[in-house]
Amino acid sequence: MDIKHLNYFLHLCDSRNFSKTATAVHISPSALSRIIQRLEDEIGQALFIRNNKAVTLTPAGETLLPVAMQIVTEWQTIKTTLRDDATLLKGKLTLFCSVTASYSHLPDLLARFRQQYPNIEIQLITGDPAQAIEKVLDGSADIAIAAKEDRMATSLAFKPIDNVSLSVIAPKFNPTGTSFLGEQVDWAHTPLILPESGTARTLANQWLAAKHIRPNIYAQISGHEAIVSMVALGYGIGVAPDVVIDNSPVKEKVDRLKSESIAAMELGLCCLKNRAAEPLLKAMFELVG
Ligand SMILES: CC(=O)[C@](C)(O)C(=O)O
Repeated sequence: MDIKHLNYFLHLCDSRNFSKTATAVHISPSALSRIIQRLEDEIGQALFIRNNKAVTLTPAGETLLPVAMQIVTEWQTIKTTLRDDATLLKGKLTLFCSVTASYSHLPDLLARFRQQYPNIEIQLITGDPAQAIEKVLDGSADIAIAAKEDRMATSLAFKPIDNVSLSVIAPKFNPTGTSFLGEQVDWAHTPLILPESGTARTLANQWLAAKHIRPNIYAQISGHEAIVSMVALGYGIGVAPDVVIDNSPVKEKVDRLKSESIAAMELGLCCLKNRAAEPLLKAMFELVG
């Protein structure tokens, strides 16, 4: 049984005419006839007596009529109430994410969120994603787009939204003339530009350890965007998330070292577990996954 079909039934009780009802609900008379037939099959009794053009209700139809009316009315009421609840949800959510995440992952999330909850105000703070979890823990952000850490604090709730791969990048143009793209990179003498901290740094460290490289670190950068800029300027080889490289205005000036592979990180929404049931946070979490 479909609520829509009950509505057709109610219309037909009123019009007593298959063609009139079919026209009114924008279906063909034969489709309407099949729908009513299916209702009758489900109930196990005829609902209408079809005599020539006249349609009259059977006793079973008469019994169903007030019940159908009640079901349809209650369904309408509950739908409106629930929709109003969602629209009425108001307040402010402080969301922390990287500048890149604000291009790459936030638009889709916020577009859906705004449509469903137009009265919730979002205060956006952008910065180094390595700080995202700390911002949630110290309460300066209600929610963050963060990379999952190996050992997340047990007080945190995390819901994955994407897997973010990382690449090793070298400048296409290198003002010092040294080639970073030779057959064999001389890692001990190659300046490296790495994320200062966070999951991307952990993964970069694991990559270096696996290769037994004792890194010659030129710069440790807070936030991933500037890593691509520094590499593009020729200061060294860097490690950055692919989504950051792809969104960088200087992406044409760097090359990925295809021979190097670094484990991906899991990007997700993060908030304090003991706040996850708060209506605004719950509303945001329910949008993903
Ligand atoms: C971790 C994160 O937020 C991103 C999108 O991957 C990034 O900015 O590096």
